Amino acid sequence: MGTGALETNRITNEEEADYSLHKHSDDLSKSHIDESKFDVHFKLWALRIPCQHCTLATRILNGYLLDKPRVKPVTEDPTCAKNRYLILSDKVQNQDLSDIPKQKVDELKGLCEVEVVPYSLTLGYSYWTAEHVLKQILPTGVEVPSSFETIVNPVESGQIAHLNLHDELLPYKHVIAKKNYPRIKTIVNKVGTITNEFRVPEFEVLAGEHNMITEVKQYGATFKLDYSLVYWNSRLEHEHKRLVSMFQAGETICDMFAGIGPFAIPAAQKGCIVYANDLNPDSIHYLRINAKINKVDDCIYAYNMDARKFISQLMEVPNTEATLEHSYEVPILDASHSCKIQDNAESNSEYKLLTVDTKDLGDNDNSCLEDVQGSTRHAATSVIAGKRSSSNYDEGNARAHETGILEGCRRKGGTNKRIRGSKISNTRTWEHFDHVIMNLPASAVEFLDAFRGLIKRKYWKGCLPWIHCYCFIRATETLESIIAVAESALNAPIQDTRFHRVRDVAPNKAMFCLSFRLPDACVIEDSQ
Ligand SMILES: C[S@@+](CC[C@H](N)C(=O)[O-])C[C@H]1O[C@@H](n2cnc3c(N)ncnc32)[C@H](O)[C@@H]1O
Repeated sequence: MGTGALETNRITNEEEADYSLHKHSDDLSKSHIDESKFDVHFKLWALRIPCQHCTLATRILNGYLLDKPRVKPVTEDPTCAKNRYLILSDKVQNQDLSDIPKQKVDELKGLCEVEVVPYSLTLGYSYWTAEHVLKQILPTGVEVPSSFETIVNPVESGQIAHLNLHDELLPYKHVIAKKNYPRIKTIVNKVGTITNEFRVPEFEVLAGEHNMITEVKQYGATFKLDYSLVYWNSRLEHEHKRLVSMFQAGETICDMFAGIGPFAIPAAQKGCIVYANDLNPDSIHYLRINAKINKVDDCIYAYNMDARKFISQLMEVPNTEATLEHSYEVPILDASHSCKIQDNAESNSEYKLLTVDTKDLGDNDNSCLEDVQGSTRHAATSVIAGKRSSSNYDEGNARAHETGILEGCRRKGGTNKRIRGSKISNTRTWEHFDHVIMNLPASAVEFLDAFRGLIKRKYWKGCLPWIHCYCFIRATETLESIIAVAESALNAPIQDTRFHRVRDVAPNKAMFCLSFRLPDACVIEDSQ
């Protein structure tokens, strides 16, 4: 794009400019590029006319004024505030305006006195789009990405943008960061692959502050997090919503790999009681904060332990059970005993009765149940759930579910009963819970062994829980092979499986949610 040479040309089209200067790869690994090399100079003509005639003159000159995105063709006359410059397009090469139809020129001259003056315009680095800049600097053959994946709300300033840059774009990471997201607080790129058990990527800060604490909004809930300490993936928003839409107010949910709560918080907002666990103490720290921010800390129990231990601890029957056995229907505790969100690593307090916040029971939008994409055993099992009106809420709790995937089922003893308003709910996880969420796609299927003999027939009431187990499926694997792994972990055949394709994570790898009801064979009989 030589700059000096342009002085001799009256009109220069930026498309024709010579950018070869920028194709030298030594320049490219540098953090900063010479922005002046992107200057494109235009020698144009402008019409100096009195301000009051601007609107009409602009109309007359329609098609002959400067037409460049983000550049206004009307500008101030630096010599007189009463005048304006109408910048003519680069089609108009002659000062005598012979490139404009005579009739238009006459109309203009009839309107006011018109003076034709030279006008220099420079479009610099900041003017050009990232795509335009990259087109000039990327080596031949490297495709210019049309957009960059951003994870954390990239729209508002003060947020974090996470670029997932391919290797070949890494030398240009600083240009890409600054050019694409000038208003974003922090721009990061993932370094290497995730190997740690907390699934937290290692990030390199490309631009902005080294502060990774941010807030994200999903479906009306606010999530605070430290992006460098906990797992977060905004691309799962739809999946969080889809799964939670299957839950009914009053149900008990166990989230074995809860992270900072993107399933747990909306489930609690819907009126569910949630037992949420994560091995990462920072995740639990933010889960607690988020439960408070979203005013659902009455409905969420937070645990910080290994998922197997968590689920087995939920099934431990406290010694006092014998005395509790006949008191199921009685609202025992008063509000002062309601349990706030807490770390239940060691205590038995999770077995206390809860007061359920029934302020917002949600409207049970189950439309996402239609979304079941694959069922290997029962091809035609996809279901469309009906809406439950608030009037049958209590009945719905006793009946558990009336939807297809969560088909009708009545609990035996009336335990886990939750009552509207100021009344009491008792949650005895060893007697019943409705859904288990297992979002650790890399290995959750292996954790299914935790359900072998977990449930004791003697105590359990009603239907067995739905398990929602996330997994990755590679091109070399099939849905059947995943089921085989799940059955082997459970040591029991699964009767009905529903696969939902969540997203493609790589060309040959997709994330799925495998949902099934825990097989009866996993239940331990009284005699055992
Ligand atoms: C893929 S993230 C999912 C988090 C959250 N459910 C979500 O959708 O964003 C998996 C979570 O499992 C946690 N985790 C990994 N191994 C675990 C284990 N053995 N027991 C409990 N949690 C574990 C990680 O710390 C991480 O927060």
